[in-house]
Amino acid sequence: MRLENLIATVRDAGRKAMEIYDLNIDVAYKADQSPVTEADLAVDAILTKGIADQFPTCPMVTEEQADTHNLDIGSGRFFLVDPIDGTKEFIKKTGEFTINIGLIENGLPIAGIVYAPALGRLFIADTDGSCYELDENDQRKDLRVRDCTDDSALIAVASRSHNTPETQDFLDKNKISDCVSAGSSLKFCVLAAGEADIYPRFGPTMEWDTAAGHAVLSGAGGQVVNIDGSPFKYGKPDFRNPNFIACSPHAFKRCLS
Ligand SMILES: Nc1ncnc2c1ncn2[C@@H]1O[C@H](COP(=O)(O)O)[C@@H](OP(=O)(O)O)[C@H]1O
Ligand SMILES: [Mg+2]
Repeated sequence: MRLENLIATVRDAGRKAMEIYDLNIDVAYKADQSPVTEADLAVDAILTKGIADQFPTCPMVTEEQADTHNLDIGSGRFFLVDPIDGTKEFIKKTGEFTINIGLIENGLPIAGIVYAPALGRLFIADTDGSCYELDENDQRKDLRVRDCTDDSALIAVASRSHNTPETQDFLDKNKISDCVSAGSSLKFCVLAAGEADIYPRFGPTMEWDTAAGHAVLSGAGGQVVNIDGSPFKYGKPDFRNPNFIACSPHAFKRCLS
């Protein structure tokens, strides 16, 4: 079961998202007041068809289909899909939105694809242990987290649209003064590509927001942990995540141990 079989589907989905992105975007609001666009639904339809065609027996939970949120997961494999993560970035046209497919087994992400079509960046961690970025010409670059020295300053990345005072407290407590903002699951991929060291998240997220990016970061040698340093798991009630820290091993040593 290799996720590289889904790259063509993800690129199709990206083309569809960009068609809508380039027009005037119609925004509706869900019951929880979060925004949803035509792109969330159109991309969801392409991804769920592509996954069902390639992997017909593997269950799927997707943000945009509420009936999949009742799935009883157990410890088996299942897909977690977020068709457009960073809907606010999509609406504001910052380009920092992503298409996400994560594959979970025994509560942990074992593979994932994150595609940022407006930036032309596709990140994949596959079930064979490979972890790389593909550019629009299919040039492949292996991903590896940054390996800093003990005295080098850590670089943090944090949510552009959903930041909280707790995030700033964490940065202050750990004397991290360099913090860049980014939208969506791109933050995990920025760490995986060695462009920053730590992503503290003190604020709500859902499992489909994090699964694919978590897989990419793990594949590149990084980790995602609960605030107490314990493993960050999937298949939780309502698919709601607690606060977490995503980081390189070096940043983990500096901030969490
Ligand atoms: N109040 C809230 N409750 C649940 N999830 C929230 C939330 N505020 C933000 N999020 C999650 O944070 C994601 C965006 O992440 P970021 O802030 O890093 O860009 C959103 O994904 P969607 O855009 O797919 O809805 C959403 O799921
Ligand atoms: Mg999301």
